[in-house]
Amino acid sequence: MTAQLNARGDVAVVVPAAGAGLRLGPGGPKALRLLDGEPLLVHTVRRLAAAPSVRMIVIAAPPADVEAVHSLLSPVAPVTVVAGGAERQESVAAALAVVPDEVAIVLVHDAARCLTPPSVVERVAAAVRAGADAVIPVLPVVDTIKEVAPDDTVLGTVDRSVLRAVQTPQGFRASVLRAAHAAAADAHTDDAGAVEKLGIPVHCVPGSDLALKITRPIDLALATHLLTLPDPDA
Ligand SMILES: Nc1ccn([C@@H]2O[C@H](COP(=O)(O)OP(=O)(O)OP(=O)(O)O)[C@@H](O)[C@H]2O)c(=O)n1
Ligand SMILES: C[C@](O)(CO)[C@H](O)COP(=O)(O)O
Repeated sequence: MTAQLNARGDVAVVVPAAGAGLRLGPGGPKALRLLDGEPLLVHTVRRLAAAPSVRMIVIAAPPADVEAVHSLLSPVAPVTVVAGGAERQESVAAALAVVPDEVAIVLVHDAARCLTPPSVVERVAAAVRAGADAVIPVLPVVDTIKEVAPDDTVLGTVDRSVLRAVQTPQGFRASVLRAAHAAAADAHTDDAGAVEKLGIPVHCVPGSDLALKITRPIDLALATHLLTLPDPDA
């Protein structure tokens, strides 16, 4: 049975946490790497559990660490832990499979975006509740973007005013996310990408600088500093 956090919430959050973290360098699975003495996943789940809309949290953990992740998170919040897959997409599918059918809204949230404030979770959930089938938090692109040929010659400058950097949590009507995953023939880097392929509109809401993805060592250093700052959205 799937563990419940808050019976009055209407949202299940699926958390892909099974990645190796190769770009972060050696040190074990990224979700279990330490930030201020606690695993990234603990920071992630603590913030999810503080969002009033969240009824349940399902983690896709590295297969060898399912029991350890359950023990680690039990003092933080009631969670269900399943074995993740070789790709993010497979991890999301494995966690989605244990979300009960009666939950109408599902958010997919990277464990690696461990400082995402509850306010972003609520913003995404509210937009789905208001009628959107798929919702993504985004930020404007701050650098000039060039299209570049394999020989490093610049082909042109992209109009960045129409570009957005995409974060998680991404929110979906549960039936739409299930249909998108069932239909996904190709690999997709985010879940909204699979929904786009079905021709279903995806709606953008403001993201947060705090929702950065811990990818490279510099991100971990930045997150250590950000931990000391108040949530600007709070
Ligand atoms: N097989 C995988 C791969 C990734 N993820 C999760 O998907 C999220 C986003 O992935 P990313 O940040 O790219 O993590 P890694 O795949 O671990 O990073 P890298 O490519 O550097 O190994 C992370 O929370 C990661 O744990 C997952 O659950 N299962
Ligand atoms: C889903 C995602 O966080 C959106 O920005 C991102 O695509 C996941 O990371 P990856 O490096 O693309 O696997």
